[in-house]
Amino acid sequence: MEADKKITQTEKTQTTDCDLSEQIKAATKESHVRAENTQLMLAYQRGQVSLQQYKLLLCSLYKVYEALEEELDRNCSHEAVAPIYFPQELARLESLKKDLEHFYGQNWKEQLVVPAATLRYAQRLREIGRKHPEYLVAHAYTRYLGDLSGGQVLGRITQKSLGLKTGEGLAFFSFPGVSSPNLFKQLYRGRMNSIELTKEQREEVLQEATRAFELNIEVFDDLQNLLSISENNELRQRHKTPSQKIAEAKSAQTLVMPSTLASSSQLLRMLLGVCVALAVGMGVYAF
Ligand code: HEM
Repeated sequence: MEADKKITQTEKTQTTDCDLSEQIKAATKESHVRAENTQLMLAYQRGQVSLQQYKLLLCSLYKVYEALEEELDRNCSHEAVAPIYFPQELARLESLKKDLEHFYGQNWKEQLVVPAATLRYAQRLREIGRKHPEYLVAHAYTRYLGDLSGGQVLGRITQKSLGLKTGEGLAFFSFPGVSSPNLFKQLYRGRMNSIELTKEQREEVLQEATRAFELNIEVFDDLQNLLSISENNELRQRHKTPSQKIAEAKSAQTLVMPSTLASSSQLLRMLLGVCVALAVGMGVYAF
């Protein structure tokens, strides 16, 4: 049964300012703007996402969802996790595996490129899964509600900019178990609001949500740096003149020359020694 169908029958979906879903949205409003304005997300909004950008993003998303979904699974009966546990509707790991296989082939796992910020994000998820499962709601909200909101637009942009056929390498953006993202988001907010938290815990969850956005921003920035480095190297290589290439090849030879030079000078010295010895010998002989 699809979760968004259940909503019309049984669940409270009206929210108030004191609800967690409203507080979390307000608390992360500024971070959302900052996330939208990262170079990577701006490239998306301009419709200029490259294949390299998308492939690298998929690698990082894989690591993040692997940690997030393992921790949600492990804590699925925890009282602060159970209400927002929707593996059938939301889980992204299998979709990401499909997309990675599409772009990298069967041995995609060996080709994953993941910047340090992604590892830090995954590490944080595992840490809170162990120590504070109630914070997982902040991370699940940040990723899944984002995927069901702006993420849907990002999917269409990816398809258009990369000229992909429907569904080809785009499984990440597709939620077959959610027929109406808006209805589902309402259900999800209602479930978030049903979680019982002390005042202190609620404050910490709000802080964790800001941290979740921050971790995402750091991943986007790291990915962009990685891309700039590889693009710069590529550009430098592409824009070299033939004479620069010859000079580079020569300097590469020079690098191995010192040892050759050393051995030839030794040879010279030996030859000189033999000549001197011969000359002296001949001199002695002449006398
Ligand atoms: C190009 C970048 C992005 C665009 C254009 C975008 C756009 C949007 C839009 C239009 C909404 C719906 C707002 C509403 O219903 O009131 C939304 C919601 C949301 N976005 Fe984004 N977004 C972007 C990036 C991100 C990122 C990077 C994250 C987090 C990693 C994120 C997380 C969220 C969340 C959690 C919500 C749900 C807010 C709520 O209803 O409580 N978004 N986004």
